[in-house]
Amino acid sequence: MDVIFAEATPSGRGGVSIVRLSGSGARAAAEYLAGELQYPRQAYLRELRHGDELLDHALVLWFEAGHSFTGEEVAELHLHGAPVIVRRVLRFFAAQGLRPAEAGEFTRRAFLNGKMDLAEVEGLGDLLEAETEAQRRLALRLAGGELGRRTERWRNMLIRAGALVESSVDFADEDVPDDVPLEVFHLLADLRSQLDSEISGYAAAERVRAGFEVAIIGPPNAGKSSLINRIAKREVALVSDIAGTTRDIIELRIDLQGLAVTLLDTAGLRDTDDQIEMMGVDRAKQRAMAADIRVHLSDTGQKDQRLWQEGDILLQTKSDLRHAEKNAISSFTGEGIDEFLHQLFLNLSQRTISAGLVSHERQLLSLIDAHKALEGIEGLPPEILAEAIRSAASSLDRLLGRIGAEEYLDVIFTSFCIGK
Ligand SMILES: Nc1nc2c(ncn2[C@@H]2O[C@H](COP(=O)(O)OP(=O)(O)OP(=O)(O)O)[C@@H](O)[C@H]2O)c(=O)[nH]1
Ligand SMILES: [K+]
Ligand SMILES: [Mg+2]
Repeated sequence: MDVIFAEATPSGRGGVSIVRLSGSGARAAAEYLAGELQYPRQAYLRELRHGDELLDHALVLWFEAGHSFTGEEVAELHLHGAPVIVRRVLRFFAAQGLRPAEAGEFTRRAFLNGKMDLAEVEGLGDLLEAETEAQRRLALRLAGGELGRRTERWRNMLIRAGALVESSVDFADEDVPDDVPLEVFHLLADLRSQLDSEISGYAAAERVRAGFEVAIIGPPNAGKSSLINRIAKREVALVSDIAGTTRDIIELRIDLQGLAVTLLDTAGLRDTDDQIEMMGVDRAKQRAMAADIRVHLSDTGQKDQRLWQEGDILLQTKSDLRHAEKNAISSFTGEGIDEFLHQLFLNLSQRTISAGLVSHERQLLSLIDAHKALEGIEGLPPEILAEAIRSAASSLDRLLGRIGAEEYLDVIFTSFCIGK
């Protein structure tokens, strides 16, 4: 493939900026500026010269095809972290007829060259976007190939089952029905239950990856927006003593002891003739129902019965004004807020216990397909059973992107940045 190049570090001033090239000829392109670079994976401190012009002093290295991130010949120039230098070097490579890389193109090449499976690519994307510890840990497991290794074990079980089925077919005697060895059904039942537990761990893992949603709800003037502002330590929402101040849903993304959480400030719930406020109330109810947890806020500590769900949190507000026993907060003094956030953390982390590794819908759908193919197989004739096993195997191939990946590639890679 042609040689692509891009700045691999974020653009801007820094200690070091790295320009990366990939494709057959990457080494020669780097050598044109840096002089001969005899050994791969060895750093050379060189002057980068184009004719008489000195471009920079840089650390330069290259990797052979097959031993690089992309699987192709790769060269890296570690430049001084100055945008003018990077621009000059990029301009030089463009003038040599090399092509600027598209978003995610290095990773795309790594995938196409078999250096990564599609679940690893998704994990890498998650890693780049991770904001919290829990997200980082999950993304690292995916990016490190854990799902791929697990899937490989499942595939091997299918291969073994398939071979046993094949060997049970007696082609010589077409009239006698063939017996499928019992081991096949044990194997497949075992596999089904492993797929089951991975599938049931999806919901929690998906929440860890994408973040939980927590809706703050309650009557007007309960102090919902004041609470959000207190947690944010800035004015994200308008606060006033006028009932019905908040209309739109205001989102605040926080890192709750490692969990990604979006807090939703919502319109105060009441019947009203004001059309705009009513739209806000409807929206508040909808988002509240869909949220992972609702925090019911009021002056009196009462919950909203219609929206209450198991695991919700009840809070009495304005504890600075009146005495309250427990679960009380004051957005003025800060009383009770840390306790509330800790309770919220405990409620949410309880839900992450069942989290598996599969955390993208695409991955889940492949697993469900594989599982479906293996349902109700007891007593099937060997030919049909063999077909079910093949179908399950191809669902697992799909999970890793060995087949059917085309429709996903553009979506996945365009979310990556240029240089990745
Ligand atoms: N004393 C006291 N007053 C508070 C506290 N929290 C909010 N308030 C006051 O209560 C009034 C309403 O606060 P908001 O935060 O706007 O209440 P809200 O629930 O967002 O109201 P809507 O958006 O209209 O539904 C304001 O005058 C706040 O200053 C508190 O902890 N203590
Ligand atoms: K208000
Ligand atoms: Mg409000």
